Amino acid sequence: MIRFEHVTKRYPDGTKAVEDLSFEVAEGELVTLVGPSGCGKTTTMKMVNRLIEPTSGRILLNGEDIAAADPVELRRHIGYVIQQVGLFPHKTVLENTATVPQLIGTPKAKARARAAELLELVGLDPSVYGGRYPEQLSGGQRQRVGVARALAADPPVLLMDEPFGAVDPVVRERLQNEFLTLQRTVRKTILLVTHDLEEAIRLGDRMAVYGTGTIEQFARPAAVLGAPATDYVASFVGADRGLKRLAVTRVGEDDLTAPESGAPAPAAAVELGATLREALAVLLQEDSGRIGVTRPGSGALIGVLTPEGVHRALRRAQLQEA
Ligand SMILES: Nc1ncnc2c1ncn2[C@@H]1O[C@H](COP(=O)(O)OP(=O)(O)OP(=O)(O)O)[C@@H](O)[C@H]1O
Repeated sequence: MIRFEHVTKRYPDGTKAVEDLSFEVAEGELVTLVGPSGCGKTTTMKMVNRLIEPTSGRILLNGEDIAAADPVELRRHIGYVIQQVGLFPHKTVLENTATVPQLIGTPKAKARARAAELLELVGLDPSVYGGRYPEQLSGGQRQRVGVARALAADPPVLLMDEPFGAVDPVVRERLQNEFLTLQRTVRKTILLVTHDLEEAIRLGDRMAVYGTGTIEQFARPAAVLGAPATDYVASFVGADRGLKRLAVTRVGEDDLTAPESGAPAPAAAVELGATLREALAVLLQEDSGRIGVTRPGSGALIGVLTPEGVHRALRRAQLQEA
């Protein structure tokens, strides 16, 4: 879907922002770009919607070189969400969200109906928030409007630059989770820039870990944590790798023991597919040292998870990465 081929960007003052980048983002995939300040993440992203032109190399969108596309036309297919959101202060939330569809000629009533749907989708009741102005919202609510506005034109591709950067950690985690749920429905192809490793791990189907101007590793988060490609990546992901691995490994049926017949059902449970971190958080509160694991949807008990099961799951994840 998005393909970088040997892309280098040198700014006029001689700064080499990125050098010889080659990678591909599949359709419907969310790739996070993570690395320290100044490593070239934003430059990479802005080359996709031609806010910045590469010095050499090519970027293909659906197999076509974007250098040949009309930039305005190109940007209609690429949503863009930035940290400061950039909502129009004199327009209401509903008007802000309907901006792009109206620009591309969708009749006003239809654009507004679609905007209301999208506000609902990002968790803002349009009857409550639609008529408000941006200054009457919290930072987290403004960011949701930014996401709704970017989705309004239904672009196949979304570029997101620190989209959850301006809010405190608790709201941030909630927004991230809501965003992941939303992404499961809308399945956009997304490049998301962050300097927050946790965010890159939590959100990315795959992640690109930047050194200075180059990608040191491009892989699934579990692989980056389990098998860092270079010493740089190892030190970037840090010594608490085991903990982070909990956040990306999911409880599987093989990790469970059968419920003992006659024993009372465990008092607490998580769904199959929960992360080990979620499971462990529940497990640590259970004096019995065991929790149930249920089938998503039906809620039927499948088995029991104990600390040994968590250990088994971690070992399994480690072996798969090796
Ligand atoms: N217009 C410009 N002219 C010259 N150098 C620039 C320009 N824009 C960015 N740079 C430099 O290019 C490098 C990469 O910048 P970029 O903004 O892509 O980094 P980043 O990884 O997004 O950083 P941050 O996380 O701080 O936003 C930096 O050294 C930066 O100073």
